[in-house]
Amino acid sequence: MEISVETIGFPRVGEARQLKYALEKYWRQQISLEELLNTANSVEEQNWRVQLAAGVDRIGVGDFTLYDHMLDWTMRLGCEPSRFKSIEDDTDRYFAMARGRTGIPAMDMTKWFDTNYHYEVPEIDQDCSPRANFTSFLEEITRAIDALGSQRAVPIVIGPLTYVGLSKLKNVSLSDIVKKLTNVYVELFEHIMKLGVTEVQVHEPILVTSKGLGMLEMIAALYGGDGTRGVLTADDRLAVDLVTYFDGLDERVYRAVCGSNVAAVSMDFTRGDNIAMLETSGFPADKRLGLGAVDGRSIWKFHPDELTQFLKRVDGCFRSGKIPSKISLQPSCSLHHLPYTVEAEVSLKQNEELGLAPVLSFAYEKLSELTAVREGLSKLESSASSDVFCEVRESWEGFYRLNPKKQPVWDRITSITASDLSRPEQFSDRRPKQMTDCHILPTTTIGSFPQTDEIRRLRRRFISGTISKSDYETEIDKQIAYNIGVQEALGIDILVHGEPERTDMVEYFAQKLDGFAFTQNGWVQSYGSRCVRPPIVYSDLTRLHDMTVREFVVAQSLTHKPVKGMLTGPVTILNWSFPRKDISRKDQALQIALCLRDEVSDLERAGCRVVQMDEPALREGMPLKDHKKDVYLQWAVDAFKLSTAVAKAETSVHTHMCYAEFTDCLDAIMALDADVNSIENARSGNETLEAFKKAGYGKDLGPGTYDIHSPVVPAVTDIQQKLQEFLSCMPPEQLVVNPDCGLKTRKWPETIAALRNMVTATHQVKSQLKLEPTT
Ligand code: MET
Ligand SMILES: [Zn+2]
Repeated sequence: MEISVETIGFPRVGEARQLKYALEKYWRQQISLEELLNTANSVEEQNWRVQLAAGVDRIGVGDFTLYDHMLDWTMRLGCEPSRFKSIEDDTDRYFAMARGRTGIPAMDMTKWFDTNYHYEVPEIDQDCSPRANFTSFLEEITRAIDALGSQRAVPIVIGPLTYVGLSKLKNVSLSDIVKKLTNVYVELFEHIMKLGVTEVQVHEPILVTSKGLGMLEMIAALYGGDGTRGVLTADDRLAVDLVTYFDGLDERVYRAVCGSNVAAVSMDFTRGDNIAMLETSGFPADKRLGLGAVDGRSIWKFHPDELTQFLKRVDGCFRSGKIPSKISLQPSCSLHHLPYTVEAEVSLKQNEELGLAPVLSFAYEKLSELTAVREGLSKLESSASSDVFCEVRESWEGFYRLNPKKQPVWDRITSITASDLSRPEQFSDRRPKQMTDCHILPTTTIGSFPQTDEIRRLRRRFISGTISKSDYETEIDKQIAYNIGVQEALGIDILVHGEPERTDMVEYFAQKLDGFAFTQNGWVQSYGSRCVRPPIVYSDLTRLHDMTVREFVVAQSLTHKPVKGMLTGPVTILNWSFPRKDISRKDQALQIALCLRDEVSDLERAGCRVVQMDEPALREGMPLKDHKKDVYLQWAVDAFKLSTAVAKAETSVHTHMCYAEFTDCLDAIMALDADVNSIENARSGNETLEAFKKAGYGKDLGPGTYDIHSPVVPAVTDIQQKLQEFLSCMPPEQLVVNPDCGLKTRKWPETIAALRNMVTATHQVKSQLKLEPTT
């Protein structure tokens, strides 16, 4: 075997998040464009140096970005939406597309496949006339060649099928736009060849999704097959490596790429079942096989036994002539979904009782894994018997010794019955018993109130030990009192305590549960300059104490109106954490659900009449292939119900979802059996509502009445109009009035003004409906 090592993307915010800070300074006009670009280039060059030093034979380059790689391709391909055309300066236009400008709304952002990264969604209509705009990309590739050499630097190109497949298309067909774009790609490839480059990675992750099946003809047209050479593979001087990731390929798609004219096919062998495909169908002898064997989305080191088993299957394929001798070992996807390095985790490394650091593997460590796997595979080939993975094996043994299974948790999971998942009474029977003091069209908010600098300072002082717990709680309680006072004054009906004690809706709960660990520098880009630091599930999860009761009690003691008990749902906690890889996601969700179930009971005992279990991340955990969706949704719904069904019939259970397309999982949303669903809706028309109605949703709904992402205060008339629209879809008895999402990123003055308008608009609509006199 001729085994090389290759990467297909790297983190890009910098080890110390340099790019984030430089961007934010640039936006505040504190540094010049030149200074920003200097920082960006030095982060990128450091990335190259690290990969070079790790012995990577071919390094994917050109994936670096100032904000988002899809947005970069929108500019490179000349597909910018026309509303930005008036902004002449390239950089200004770029950031305007990402972040909007007065009077010019930003492009939409959505999840990059099933990851927690968000990309800028291209908008393509009939006026779109693609044209090449590759100057800065080619400069970047030239820098990479200077640093790495033209054989080692492999440009990463987002393929046309993926680019268009992820776009919002208006009055145009996917295949027409792909055709239009093809010439631009051909032009790009010519430029790339002129730089002396002999190979490109064309990333086409769309092919692993269910959409891939509809692209067979386009695969042949672009990459060859069915007797054609393929427009993008017609020139032999430039080899194309067709790269897919995030799942396995459907058999027909696999056949299409194998029958194509590309020089290499790279696949993800950590998800789906590509290895079985190799075993049954073989792989063309004239192509290099890209073996994405190192999980680019898992923060864990590989398990030696599992990996050996996999490598044996690869070796078996090789021995039986099913796969070619040219193999490239790679991460399963770009390493951009991982933090930079475990070396930066000083606390975790010092905490030897945890045994966690030795089994963690972030981007830098993945590079070492690639070399280890190469060694493992060559040893198998030469039938050497030595265990090359013994060091990793010992680390895992140490980890399991220090973190044994918590049997009672598993016993409890095994004894879950159907009745644990259903409320004591049906919605029609329980609804009349709930929120009896709330009149029609009740107003509420989603949970958080502005997180001021004082609160952040207070929290930092508490964490660093400068103030005592009781002083900290006193201050938090003052803030809760203020939040309640504001809501009372505004005349809101269902109150919240405002979440001043929470940094983040997942981290807060993770800190209260036993079994989560935290990194100091484990940042992962979420979008643009925003990074998240997901907690790590390292052990079975248990709840040691109640988590939210104290703050609820403080808030409820200050008002006669109902205060919502605010919880983050099990699926969201799981999806926004780094899960264990050796325990199913389902079981981890059920473990969290059991903890939340106990919390719901504790809240009820403390007098809580309304519980809100937020599940904004329910949709994003959905698999990429249609036939796998039901299994996921089934356990996701079960986990939610396990958390909430313990509530008494009198307790109103709310949920909240945002920033996702819900219409393809409406059955699951209805199956949650929540009494009220407060959904984000302000930026769309009535489509979501219509879809709920069409699906037969009969419970209460709180479609967002205004967009909380904008500091602009919505006018009373705007909200009124929204409410009227909602009322044209559903009866007033079913409608709850709320903003789109939590208010923690907003400032107080605009928050108060917006909520005041929301309440006023509600009163006016009520009086128009003759439901109640205006107060
Ligand atoms: C991303 S959903 C946020 C819900 C949470 N309760 C909040 O209000 O902040
Ligand atoms: Zn939300």
